[in-house]
Amino acid sequence: MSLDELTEKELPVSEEIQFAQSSSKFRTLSPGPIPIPAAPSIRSLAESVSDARANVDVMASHQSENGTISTASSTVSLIESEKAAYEYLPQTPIKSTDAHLVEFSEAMRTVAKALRRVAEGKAAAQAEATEWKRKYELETAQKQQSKIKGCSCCSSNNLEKLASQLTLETPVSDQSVCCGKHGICSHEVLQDEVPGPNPRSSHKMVGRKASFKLSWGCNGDKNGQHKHDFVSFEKGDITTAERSNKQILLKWESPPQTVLFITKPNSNSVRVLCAEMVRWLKEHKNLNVFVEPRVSKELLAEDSYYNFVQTWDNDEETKLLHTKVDLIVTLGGDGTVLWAASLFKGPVPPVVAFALGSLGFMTPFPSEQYRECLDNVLNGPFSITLRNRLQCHVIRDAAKDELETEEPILALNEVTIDRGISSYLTYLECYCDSSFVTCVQGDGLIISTTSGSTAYSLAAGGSMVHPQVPGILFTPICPHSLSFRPLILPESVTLRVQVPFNSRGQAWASFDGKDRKMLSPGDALICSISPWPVPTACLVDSTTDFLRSIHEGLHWNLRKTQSFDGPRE
Ligand SMILES: NC(=O)c1ccc[n+]([C@@H]2O[C@H](COP(=O)([O-])OP(=O)(O)OC[C@H]3O[C@@H](n4cnc5c(N)ncnc54)[C@H](O)[C@@H]3O)[C@@H](O)[C@H]2O)c1
Ligand SMILES: Nc1ncnc2c1ncn2[C@@H]1O[C@H](COP(=O)(O)OP(=O)(O)OP(=O)(O)O)[C@@H](O)[C@H]1O
Repeated sequence: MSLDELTEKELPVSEEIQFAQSSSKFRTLSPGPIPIPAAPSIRSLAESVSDARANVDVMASHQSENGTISTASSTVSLIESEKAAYEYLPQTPIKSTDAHLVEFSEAMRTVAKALRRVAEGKAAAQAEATEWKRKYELETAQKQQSKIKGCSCCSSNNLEKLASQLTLETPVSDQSVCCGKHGICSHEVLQDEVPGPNPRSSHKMVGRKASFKLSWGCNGDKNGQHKHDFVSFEKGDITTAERSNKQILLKWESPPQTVLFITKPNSNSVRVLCAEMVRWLKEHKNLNVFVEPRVSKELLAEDSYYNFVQTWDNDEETKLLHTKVDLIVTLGGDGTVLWAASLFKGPVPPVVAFALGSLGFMTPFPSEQYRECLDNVLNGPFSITLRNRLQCHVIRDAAKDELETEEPILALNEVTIDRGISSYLTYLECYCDSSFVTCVQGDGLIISTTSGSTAYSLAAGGSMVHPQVPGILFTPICPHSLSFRPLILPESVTLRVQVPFNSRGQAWASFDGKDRKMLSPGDALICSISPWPVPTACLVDSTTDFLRSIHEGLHWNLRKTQSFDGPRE
């Protein structure tokens, strides 16, 4: 906006004022844009004030860089600029109006500060409530577990350790409380009672589940050693010499018996391969097979031989799937893995993803070699990547800060808050735990897991992050600002994104590119890391698979090597 326009429109008084305008309660307090009468003195005053601001900035930066000398000189310029600004005041014919403006801006600044404190307090309370809910859920799971007869080879507090692994909290370093073989026994997950309408039937199914053990490879060796992040402060020296190797190995303790197939729809090659693999698993491995209702119909239409294939009818049965299934096989691209994960609102069985898509970041297994690949996985042990998911809740302003749904919405890649079909800038206020992060003005914001870092977040300029790195990516989409760089935050935080009341339009949240939800002014979305990750089987190991996919999938940093002949030093 030019200064000439400024004289007729509104004065951007300060950052705090902008914030105040965006805050929910300001709407009732604010008289709207501040009317400025057209007068040459305003232009001059604005120039002086902007000079003064520039000088304050210079002072601040020099203070940290060069110490007191530049501070003194900058202070002189500040005083001069202020003096200049005040000198204009007596000259202006509308002195009283300007004085009122200054007074008004001061008042607004105070209101803005108060409102920001209120908003931060609210964010803190909500973050705390979410954290308590998460703790409560884990505690409930532990209590349920303690009712069930524990694994004979594990100590009694293994579930606690498992829960801490699932939330990827720093585990305790005392190896003596681990499973005797330095791993985590799967009985805790697999025998976990299912929260559902028919706990009895789920209990019955539990008996059919295969048990497995998780262990940690040590410096690349698959020797099952379990190493923890270890902070030592003996003799006053802090060191982290010992470091955990996050490569997790899964070893079956009893053979897997049930496989669930999730397949990309409308693909002939996928349909043919699915029928072939189901037949092979039945005839050569004698496994039970579950498929989606659509696939069941397709298989039966093809041949009544597939009568043995099981499926489900309704959402309630889908909720119990994890108690019946030992292994998930996906046939498709990354979208099929996202779809498979979305069927599981709690624990997810290990996923073996065959590549039948175009990119395949999360689908490392070659479908042509499915027999060999499945043999390896069914025999074990194999490496897995524990992929974090985001758990999100929508809070409607109209519902007085109540969560919209009891169950969180889960996302394996990301939650995107964008402008949908609106042609206005999205305007979002973001908080991290109880701290204000920033306001997003642009096309939107992506809150991504590290698995999702190679998807939409990458396209919006976010960094690619190894899926085992414990972080949450905060990536703006086309921000209308020169300095809005993407952030990576620790995985322990709770993020809150609020559509302010003075936003010009609604925002839209989507989860892994699906389930769009409209966020009206006053609504908010809160996100944190879910305690239920998606374990995906690796072809080699997490790092090798990740690097292979960025090389082969994205042709990352592909450049012809310069020839040796040419100018040299
Ligand atoms: N501009 C963009 O890049 C853009 C825009 C919208 C959505 N997406 C992504 O698409 C995802 C949904 O995937 P879909 O298959 O259902 O939709 P889709 O069929 O539109 O495919 C989107 C593309 O993203 C790739 N992809 C998905 N997850 C990935 C991951 N973790 N790492 C690398 N690439 C990945 C897929 O392989 C596919 O090529 C969303 O979660 C979002 O990340 C990207
Ligand atoms: N079992 C399923 N049921 C319903 N929709 C599915 C299922 N599997 C995949 N999809 C959807 O189909 C779409 C395409 O799937 P997918 O990404 O696997 O294949 P692709 O687009 O051919 O491969 P790529 O993503 O590698 O380009 C995605 O939007 C995904 O959500």
